[in-house]
Amino acid sequence: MSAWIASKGQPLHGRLAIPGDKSVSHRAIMLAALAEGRSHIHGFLEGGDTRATAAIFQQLGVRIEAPEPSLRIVDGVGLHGLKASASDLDCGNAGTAMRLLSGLFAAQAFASTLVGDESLTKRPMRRVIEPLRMMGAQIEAAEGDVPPLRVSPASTLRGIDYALPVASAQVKSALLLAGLYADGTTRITEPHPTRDYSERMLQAFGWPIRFGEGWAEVEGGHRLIATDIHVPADFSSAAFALVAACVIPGSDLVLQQVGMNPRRTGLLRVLAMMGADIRADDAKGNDGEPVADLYVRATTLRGIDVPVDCVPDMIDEFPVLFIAAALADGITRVRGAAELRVKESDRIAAMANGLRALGIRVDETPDGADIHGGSLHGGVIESHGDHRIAMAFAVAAQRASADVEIRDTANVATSYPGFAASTRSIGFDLRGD
Ligand SMILES: O=C(O)C1=C[C@@H](OP(=O)(O)O)[C@@H](O)[C@H](O)C1
Ligand SMILES: C=C(OP(=O)(O)O)C(=O)O
Repeated sequence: MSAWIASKGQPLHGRLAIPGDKSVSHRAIMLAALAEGRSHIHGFLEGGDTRATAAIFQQLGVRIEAPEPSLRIVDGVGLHGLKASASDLDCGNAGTAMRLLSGLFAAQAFASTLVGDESLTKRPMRRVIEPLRMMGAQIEAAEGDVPPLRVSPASTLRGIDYALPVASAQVKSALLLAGLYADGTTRITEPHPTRDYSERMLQAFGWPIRFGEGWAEVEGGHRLIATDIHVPADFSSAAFALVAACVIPGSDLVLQQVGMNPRRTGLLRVLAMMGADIRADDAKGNDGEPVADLYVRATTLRGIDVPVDCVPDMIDEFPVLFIAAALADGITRVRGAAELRVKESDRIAAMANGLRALGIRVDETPDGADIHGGSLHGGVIESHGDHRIAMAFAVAAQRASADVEIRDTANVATSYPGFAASTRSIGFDLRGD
């Protein structure tokens, strides 16, 4: 089992380029595969999750070439051009792949079985199954509403008007993809707006979608037309070096051209409240997605009550926010974040246990935690195969008084291939791949 040993590194300096956005890369493959014509995807994330999505479409007869790293050329087969596969479709570790594809495959004329790894096989799928069944989909999950998902052809799908019970871009996107094939209108409203990449990308591929803050609406019966996509750098991946540069004294770091979609950058608002020194510059619109260079300098952070309405905008950044909180003065309180318990691991428990192992007091609640700022000693961390837990503790180790062993790190490559080497290049002490 792969592991890292990490400890106090250097102040961070330099300019860091971050790999492509995972959410955008998944969606780019899906829509390019269903479009008519040839699409180029530039800046594609070479991660395990997004490669799993690409491999599934290849298995269903879509030609996808990778002439160079981070480029995919996709020959779309049109909305009705996918071909059945007798083998299972393996989503690996990717909740995004499994949930979005459940919506898409519910609308196909062939049956499919979606499987995942040990972590994905524990994740809740009722949230997509229930509304998709309301649309007429035929989906069966294993006991407990977990994968594998067996999706059978439905005679017809019909549009529904659905209010999401939890803020989830994955559920919204699954329903929109099913809605492309449904009779009538599929309308989704959200309790809090979530990332709108599916909506923006459907528009880029020519689908007449209507959407705004917290709602989206599609009708079936149109076509997707091939286009070229430029994937921005993943804010969630940038978050690790961002927090590291905030908390390692003497750091002065630039993160280059990071995706700045406001539905992703809640961490910037929260770090600003904690006293961080982060400046965005050279902002551009990159094919409709805002990007900017982030200039970060170390400061002393103070504990805050994280506003509950920031939670969906930073849902994947909580592991590293817990590290910022552990190194801040005072107590940081997180609430309204129960979703963290059903990610690749129970991220509240994994972070609380890991921080305790390094000497920090954490009081867990069902939907969050109180993190008491302090100082970190060495110890052993179980990442539970969760990429974001492993990377968060690599950041923590840079402020620990002795070695931190971080176990089970292989899944870091699902979202951030090359994390160890690229963070070493800016000053991390991190031994292992
Ligand atoms: O739609 C997406 O690409 C994602 C949505 C979020 O999940 P939820 O929809 O479960 O909140 C996020 O945690 C995940 O990493 C990616
Ligand atoms: C939750 C995540 O991804 P997914 O749901 O796609 O597994 C994540 O990347 O933090």
